[in-house]
Amino acid sequence: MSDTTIDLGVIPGDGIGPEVVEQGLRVLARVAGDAGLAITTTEYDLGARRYERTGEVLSDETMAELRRHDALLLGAVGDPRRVPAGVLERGLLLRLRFAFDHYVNLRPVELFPGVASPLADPGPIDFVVVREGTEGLYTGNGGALRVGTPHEVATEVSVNTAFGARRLIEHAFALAERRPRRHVTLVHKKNVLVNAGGMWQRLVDEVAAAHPDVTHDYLHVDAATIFIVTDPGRFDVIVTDNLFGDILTDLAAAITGGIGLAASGNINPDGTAPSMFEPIHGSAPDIAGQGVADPTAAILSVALMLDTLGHPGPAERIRQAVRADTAARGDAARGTAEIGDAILARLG
Ligand SMILES: NC(=O)c1ccc[n+]([C@@H]2O[C@H](COP(=O)([O-])OP(=O)(O)OC[C@H]3O[C@@H](n4cnc5c(N)ncnc54)[C@H](O)[C@@H]3O)[C@@H](O)[C@H]2O)c1
Ligand SMILES: CC(C)[C@H](C(=O)O)[C@@H](O)C(=O)O
Ligand SMILES: [Mg+2]
Repeated sequence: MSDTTIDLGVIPGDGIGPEVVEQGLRVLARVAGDAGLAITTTEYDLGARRYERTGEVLSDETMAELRRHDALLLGAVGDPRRVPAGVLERGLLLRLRFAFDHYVNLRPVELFPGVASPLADPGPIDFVVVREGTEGLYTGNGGALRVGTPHEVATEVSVNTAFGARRLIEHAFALAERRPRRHVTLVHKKNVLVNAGGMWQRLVDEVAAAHPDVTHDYLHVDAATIFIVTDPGRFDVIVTDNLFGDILTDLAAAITGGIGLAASGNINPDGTAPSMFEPIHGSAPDIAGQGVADPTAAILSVALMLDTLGHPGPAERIRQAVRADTAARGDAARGTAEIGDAILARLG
């Protein structure tokens, strides 16, 4: 990557993935062109179609090719009707997150103007979930015994390392330092998960000591779900583990107008491998192929990518266009391309 070129690997994936990625790329082409950035894209045919055709999920050769890009853009993977659960989610998405050390799973939560929240009086909502991306219950550490018998035993062990949690917590505090409210909330379940929760809390206390200008508090994850609904304005930066962050961010998306608006970055802050940007939603088999998926989350994921690659100007331009679009949305149902057109038009 030079200051003016971005070599992007694109994995449209399954279901609505290709539909929303197409709109994200249109918006990227426009803002990049205006900013004098040259974008090259290489598309990777990965996901259910390829798996059905070849039995292959993600080869080592493809991994090596993906690693060479400046960044990756992913639509969604998984097709419950065609591929057994977990094959693509673990074999493709999580393999990339783990191999490319995407330890910061960054998920901004903002209630955009004009967007209807299911909350009666949501107030301003503007927080960021800093979700751990490479450890916890996602590592595949576990197993099954006596499968299919009445005595079956299934274990999934949550792996938490001080190294992994500390680097994430440091990232969360550094992020909070750059935000007006400078507040971090650790969400865990330390009243029950005493080993992992105790370690996360100690590390938060240690990191907080080096950031005296950032305040911090703690919520058990069950209570956090209450406050996300009853008092979302209290949150600034939430730092949490992999599974809690997954669940909280679907809830956070729901209170800010739906999952079609929620973007994410799987970030490798050390630059040892490309970061990967994707809407937090999945392949939405229930609406795939109908041209009705909201591409805004994919478009906002492109903005996160530009931010991360050091291009905050075009990134903010995208967000402003999205805000202008949501402010004018109204109730009329719009299709995927129509929303893409409208956001492009707002870019001027
Ligand atoms: N990052 C990913 O690739 C990712 C994320 C989540 C789920 N998945 C996978 O996707 C498949 C479907 O999962 P799911 O149904 O639990 O979750 P989902 O996010 O695909 O869908 C949940 C609900 O949200 C709706 N929805 C999702 N995106 C939307 C959009 N852009 N616009 C409008 N509505 C939207 C869907 O229609 C559905 O009703 C599964 O195989 C799952 O493992 C992949
Ligand atoms: C598909 C799945 C592995 C993934 C996750 O749990 O992280 C998804 O739900 C997400 O939120 O990106
Ligand atoms: Mg999820």
